[in-house]
Amino acid sequence: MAQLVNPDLVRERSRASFDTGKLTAVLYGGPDEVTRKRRIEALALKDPDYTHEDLNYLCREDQYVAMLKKSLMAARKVRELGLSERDRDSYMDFLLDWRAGAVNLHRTMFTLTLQQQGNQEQRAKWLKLAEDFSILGSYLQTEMGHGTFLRGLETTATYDPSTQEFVLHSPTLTATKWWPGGLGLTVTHGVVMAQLYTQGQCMGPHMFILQLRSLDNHKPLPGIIIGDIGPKYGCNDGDNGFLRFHQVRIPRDNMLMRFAQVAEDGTYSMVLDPRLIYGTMVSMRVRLTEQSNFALARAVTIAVRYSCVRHQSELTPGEPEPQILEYQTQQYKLFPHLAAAYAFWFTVQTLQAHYEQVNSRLQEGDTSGLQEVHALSAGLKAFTSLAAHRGIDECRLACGGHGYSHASGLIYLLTSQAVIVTGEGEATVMLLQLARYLVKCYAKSQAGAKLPSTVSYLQTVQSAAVSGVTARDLNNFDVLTEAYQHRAARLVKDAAEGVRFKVVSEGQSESDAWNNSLVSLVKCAEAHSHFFVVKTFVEAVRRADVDDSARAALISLCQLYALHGICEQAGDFLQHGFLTGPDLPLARSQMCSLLSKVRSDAVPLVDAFDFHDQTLQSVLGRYDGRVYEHLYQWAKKSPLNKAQVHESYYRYLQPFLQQNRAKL
Ligand SMILES: CCC/C=C/C(=O)SCCNC(=O)CCNC(=O)[C@H](O)C(C)(C)COP(=O)([O-])OP(=O)([O-])OC[C@H]1O[C@@H](n2cnc3c(N)ncnc32)[C@H](O)[C@@H]1OP(=O)([O-])[O-]
Ligand SMILES: Cc1cc2nc3c(=O)[nH]c(=O)nc-3n(C[C@H](O)[C@H](O)[C@H](O)COP(=O)(O)OP(=O)(O)OC[C@H]3O[C@@H](n4cnc5c(N)ncnc54)[C@H](O)[C@@H]3O)c2cc1C
Repeated sequence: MAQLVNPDLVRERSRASFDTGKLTAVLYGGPDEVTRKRRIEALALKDPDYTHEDLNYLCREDQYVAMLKKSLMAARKVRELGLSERDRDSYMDFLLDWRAGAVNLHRTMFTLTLQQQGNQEQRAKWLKLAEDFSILGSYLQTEMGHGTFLRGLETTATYDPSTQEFVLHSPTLTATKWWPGGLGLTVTHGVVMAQLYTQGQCMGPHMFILQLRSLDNHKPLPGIIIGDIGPKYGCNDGDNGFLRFHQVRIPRDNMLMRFAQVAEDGTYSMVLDPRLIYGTMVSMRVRLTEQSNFALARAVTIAVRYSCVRHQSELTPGEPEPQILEYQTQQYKLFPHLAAAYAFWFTVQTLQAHYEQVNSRLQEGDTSGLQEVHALSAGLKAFTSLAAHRGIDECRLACGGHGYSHASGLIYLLTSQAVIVTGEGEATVMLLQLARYLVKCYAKSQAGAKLPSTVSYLQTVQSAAVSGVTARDLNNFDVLTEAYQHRAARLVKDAAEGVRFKVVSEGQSESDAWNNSLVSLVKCAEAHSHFFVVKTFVEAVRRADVDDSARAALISLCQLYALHGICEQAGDFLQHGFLTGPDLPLARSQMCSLLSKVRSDAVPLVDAFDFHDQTLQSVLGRYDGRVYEHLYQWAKKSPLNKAQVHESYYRYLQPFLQQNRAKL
């Protein structure tokens, strides 16, 4: 129904230089995958049984109830529809998004932990219950006093061989479990991270499963105190909770025993690698990298479409007001994030494939890829979540006043994205995990060892000569990749040697030297992640099964992503001599030429992400671009507009005004 679409967007789409559908197929892994995605999306979003309330107009309690109702209906429907596991996941994602809501932790971390950490019998017992939603669970790890430092957790699980039970206890206020999603009001069960004590010895954090609430009346079981932690920056439809244990006894086989076991007599044993106990977090970091990517792509879709519908000011005196996307500054604000959304899209695919590989080797008992995938996923979760958070806020600002309204959908995206920066490993801490790995790999390469594929470039660091390229070459993919590789290698080398220097030449302890190098360590981890993204994007564009016009659009985006990073981090590229001062203005002007290239395809490029309006939840980003009439309708829905004169007038305003007038 082209006549119903805003004419600006019709024009934008009609002059697309490539077939949008074909690019969508590249992004989703082929036309069949697009069909699958749209089929599940339609099942979820076009079902009239769901009411899809606008949560913005509900108080927190009603938001929780609305999401709970929807989540439970979705849980029932996925069973009735008989969807495959993968389709079930997509169905729930489309309906519930994934960040908050009462059952999201259940279907992600709780179920994942049972799958990964439970032995065969435990999986047979608990997984079926969880997958059928016969029980609802949360992931209880963070405490009031510790989230990052897991070895500092205070909750104890002490084995009592006389009854063959573990006793769970919160010995201090700061041991109170704090934050777990769904815990406040919803879940019946939880997987709990607690310090395991057996035969008088602390064996460190381990995972236990237990029932938290009665299955008859939902009251907390004896010895358990639970509540909601109160309103938050975002995710207020979710019931993040707190929990305290008072000497709660659970059977021995409630310890998840796939990797570590406590025998009846209390003897502790461990198979494979103790770090596998942190496995759920690695899976989730991979998943959250994807969510950051979706969030950024959604924000850019909203801002680009709106920037084509919105007209403001004058470009040429006397001429009609231009679309705000005509302003170079608007392009400069938005297109690097559009390019980043594409870059991250391919990065996620590569990361997922890498993770799958390591995981399937793990099933065979081979843990050799564990460190690499932990470092990579921790670094990319941090790098992409920070970039997406910044990008979403810039999209919001780029929408002017209307960006500040909840109608934009951008505030929801921003506050939800902030969770990913902090949750599942705070961003700085995760970058430092990657840095720890890079520094170790650098030392190994200096000793002549062969390095895993994602870090093998560190072997060339000593010989990485200055290429002497000029900015003219900076549209060349090989040069761009080399530039980022060179920067990452040098920054890893600087950071690693900086730590060493502080120890050897300045006599600092290892831990002081580490702490006094944190800024350069974080920088080297960011540079490594940035290199990984650029390299992956370049490889994906080269490999993409598309015609010349779509490839040309992808090439421009890829060049823009890499050049924008070079201009933003120019100091690094200059410091190590990859660029010289006079190259910079040329690099900037090349980047600006790319902005105008991307301009002509901006709307088709965001359309190719194929987000449903219901997913965008944005008046500004609607596919039909009919922003103003829907903005007006949206405002009219405000409960404050229910009556022409609000009842507060009679209670407060009228007497106040009458009193003041009487004084005149
Ligand atoms: C978003 C909405 C929902 C949110 C939910 C949540 O937030 S849920 C809550 C989410 N909460 C969080 O995300 C909490 C974040 N905190 C943590 O994950 C950990 O406490 C830590 C990694 C920061 C430090 O841990 P630590 O003090 O034990 O470690 P260390 O630094 O001394 O290094 C020791 C060795 O272990 C290695 N290694 C570490 N992790 C892994 C792994 N997963 N796999 C494999 N390996 C791993 C590391 O590389 C090192 O190897 P090396 O060099 O010796 O060969
Ligand atoms: C919305 C939301 C949902 C959550 N859901 C869950 C859940 O379901 N289950 C659960 O168990 N947890 C959950 N969490 C908790 C979350 O995992 C933690 O908040 C997160 O891991 C960060 O830990 P922290 O709060 O201890 O931060 P802190 O570690 O206290 O961070 C504070 C500051 O200290 C710095 N810092 C800390 N350690 C270091 C270091 N070693 N080096 C340098 N700097 C450091 C950080 O960089 C940061 O700037 C949730 C959190 C949020 C916000």
